[in-house]
Amino acid sequence: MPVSDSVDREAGTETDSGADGDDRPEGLPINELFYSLQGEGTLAGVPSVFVRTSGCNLRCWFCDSYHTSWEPTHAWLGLEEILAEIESHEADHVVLTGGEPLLHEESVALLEALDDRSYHTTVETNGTIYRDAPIDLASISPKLESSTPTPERDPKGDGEWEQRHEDDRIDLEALAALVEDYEFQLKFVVTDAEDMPEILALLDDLRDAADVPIPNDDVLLMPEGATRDRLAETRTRVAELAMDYGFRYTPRLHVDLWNDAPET
Ligand SMILES: C[S@@+](CC[C@H](N)C(=O)[O-])C[C@H]1O[C@@H](n2cnc3c(N)ncnc32)[C@H](O)[C@@H]1O
Ligand SMILES: Nc1nc2[nH]cc(C(=O)O)c2c(=O)[nH]1
Ligand code: SF4
Ligand SMILES: [Mg+2]
Repeated sequence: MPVSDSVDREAGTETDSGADGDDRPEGLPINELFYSLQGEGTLAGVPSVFVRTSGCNLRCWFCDSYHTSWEPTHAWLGLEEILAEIESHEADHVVLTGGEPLLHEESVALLEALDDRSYHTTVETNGTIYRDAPIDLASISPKLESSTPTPERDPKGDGEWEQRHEDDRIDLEALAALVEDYEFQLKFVVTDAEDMPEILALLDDLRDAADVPIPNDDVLLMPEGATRDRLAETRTRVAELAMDYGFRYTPRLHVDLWNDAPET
C-alpha cells in the first residue's frame, strides 16, 4: 500500500481515539504498510508485515524514515483498515515502527487487536516512551550523542532540533520500564569506536535502574547506514566492535537486499 507520499492530515505528536467525542476516527497516521523480511535484530529474516506510523519526538540526523520524522507525511487509516491490510499478507509477525509508534495511544489498541489475532508483535521504539501493551519483542534503539542533529548534520535546517533531541533522547525511567516488562533487544546504531563509551555508560546506568538482568546477548550493535554504499563503510568496523566488546552484531538485511527503496 504505497501511501508514503500522501499527506492527509498534519502530523501531530499524539493521536486521539475519538472516544471523547472528537470527530477524528479511531486509527493511526500511517506512512507505509508493507510486507518484507525483518531486516534487523534477533528476528532478522522472518517474513513480517511492517506498519510504519508517522510522527517522531526525536530528529536523528541519519533517520532512514525521513517522511515520518523530518517531514512527516501519512494517510490516516482506521484500525479495521490496518488490520485488513495486515491480514492480506502471508505472515504471523507484525512489526510496528515509525517514526515513534509509542507516541500514539492508538498503537495500544492496534497491538491488542493483533494479540487477539495471535500475531507476534515487535515494536521498534527509540525507548523514550513507555506504554502498557501486548508487545512480544520490544526492539529498543536508544539514541546516542552521535545521532544529534547539530547544524553541520541537520538534513533540513540549521540545527533547530539539536537541543530538543539532546534533551529527550534518553529517558532512563522509560527504558527501565520497557526492559522490565517486555522481552527486549537493545539495538544501538553505531558508526565507530567513539560510540562505545556512551553505550557502556548507558548500560551501567540501565543495569542499576532496572530490576531485570540485561545480558550482553540482548545488546546489538547495528551499523549506521541507510544505503548499501554507506553500510559498506561502517559494517566491518561495527562487526569488529561487537566482537571486541562481546555484544551481538545485527546486519541491515533489507538494505543489503533492496538498498533504500521505500516499502522494504
Ligand atoms: C526509523 S526507526 C523507527 C523506530 C524508532 N523511532 C527508533 O528509532 O527506534 C527504525 C530503526 O531504524 C534505525 N535507523 C534509522 N536510521 C538509521 C540509519 N541511518 N542507520 C542505521 N539504523 C537506522 C533506528 O535506530 C531504529 O532501530
Ligand atoms: N525490512 C525491514 N526491516 C526493518 N526492521 C526494522 C525496520 C524499521 O524501520 O523499523 C525495518 C525496515 O524498515 N525494513
Ligand atoms: S527516533 Fe527513529 S524515527 Fe525518530 S528520527 Fe530517530 S531513527 Fe528516525
Ligand atoms: Mg527501517
